[in-house]
Amino acid sequence: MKAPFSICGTAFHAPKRGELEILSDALIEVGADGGIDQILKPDHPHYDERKSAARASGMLRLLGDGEYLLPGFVDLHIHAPQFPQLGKALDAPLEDWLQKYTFPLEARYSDRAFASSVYDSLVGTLLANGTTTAVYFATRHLDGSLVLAETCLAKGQRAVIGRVAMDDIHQCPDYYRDASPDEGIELSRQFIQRLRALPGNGKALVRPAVTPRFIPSCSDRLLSGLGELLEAEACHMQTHCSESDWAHAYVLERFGKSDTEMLAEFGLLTRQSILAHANLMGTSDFDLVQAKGSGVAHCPLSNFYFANAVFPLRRLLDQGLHLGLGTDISGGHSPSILDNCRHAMTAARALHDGVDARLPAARRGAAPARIMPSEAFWLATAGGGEALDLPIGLFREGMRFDALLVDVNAPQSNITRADNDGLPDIFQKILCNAGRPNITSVWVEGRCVS
Ligand SMILES: O=c1[nH]c(=O)c2nc[nH]c2[nH]1
Ligand SMILES: [Zn+2]
Repeated sequence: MKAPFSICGTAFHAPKRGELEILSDALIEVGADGGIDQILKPDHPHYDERKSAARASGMLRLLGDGEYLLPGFVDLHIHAPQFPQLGKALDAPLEDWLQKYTFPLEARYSDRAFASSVYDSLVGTLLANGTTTAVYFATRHLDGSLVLAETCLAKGQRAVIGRVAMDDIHQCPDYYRDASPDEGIELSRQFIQRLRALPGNGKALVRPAVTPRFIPSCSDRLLSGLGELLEAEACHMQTHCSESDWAHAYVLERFGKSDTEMLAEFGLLTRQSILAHANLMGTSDFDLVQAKGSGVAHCPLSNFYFANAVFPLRRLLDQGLHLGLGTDISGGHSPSILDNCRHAMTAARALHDGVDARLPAARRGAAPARIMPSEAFWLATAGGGEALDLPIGLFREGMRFDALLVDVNAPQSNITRADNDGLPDIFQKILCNAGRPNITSVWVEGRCVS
């Protein structure tokens, strides 16, 4: 069904962090431009009349028993070129993993045909898992990175995409680095301008991001030039920040300051910046991120492999930082944001429930640390949208209609039904056990894309 249309049924969303709102039998009217025009509850005086009119014109999608509408998921941090590596090569720490597996793989994206076949498969997989917006690192290749943007446009996925800038001769191999700071800045500029001008991108479904890979892979001149580019182009920015012991210590040793402080000095922290990981940030770093209005992409699954630390999610939710979730493919081995909701809850639980006076200090956690399913869901939806400063992630008039339909009765489903399940129970079961077979329709900008 093409917009305009109406969809009527029960929707779950989390307009505020930690607050699940259940819209029972809501009538959601999606306008021709793909936005939410109006949401009518059953007690609205025109509810019956508008529902009947939509039905009469063949523009009503009535949800059946066991079908629930959710806002589309936002993946705040993912490496598109690493998709062929999903689920393997996780035997090494970050610094070795980059050199041994990841840079050789990313170097292959000078080949347009290879890029196109991987990106086609990746974007299809993400949409089928309910990811309606993805914030992608591509590679350092200009053409290959534009192929990713073209693929998102063709398949209808909302995206923020960065051509990866990396020129440091010590951290980047000869076969995979920008030849100079000037080249890194110029290719980044061309990428931003060409992406914005792509045919079919008039509504900016796909947006560019200035993307220094991380401070260790960039020279000072590249970082300051990218800061100037960011100011000139007023676009998003993404990078890795304080991810692991090695990455964090490397920056401290090079500058005598933390990653966060240096990113701010280079002009790279803005309201549209997304910092991946942030595991080893200190209190003053988090305060600085908050003061700049930047967001953090929490990547719980990847953190189990590379971080050497547990992200203090509870504390930052309470502090009010802009926060969302990232799969961090392929440091994270799942393409699913729902999976990452579960890993976020598990990591937070481990931190919380480790508190036991009989345990040695090194094995004790730091309660209160756990998070609730509604908080994980907020991160996956409204939190991600807020971090990106985009009108997505919840059902409200004026927001874009990016959504997914979950059928708890779908064949191959792992969701159990009990006769005493209320709607809050069903929501928790979806969050814990829904998978790709349950996600039966996905919309972006009101268009059915999966
Ligand atoms: O998880 C990560 N994946 C990467 O590709 C990367 N590059 C720098 N730092 C990184 N961390
Ligand atoms: Zn990453």
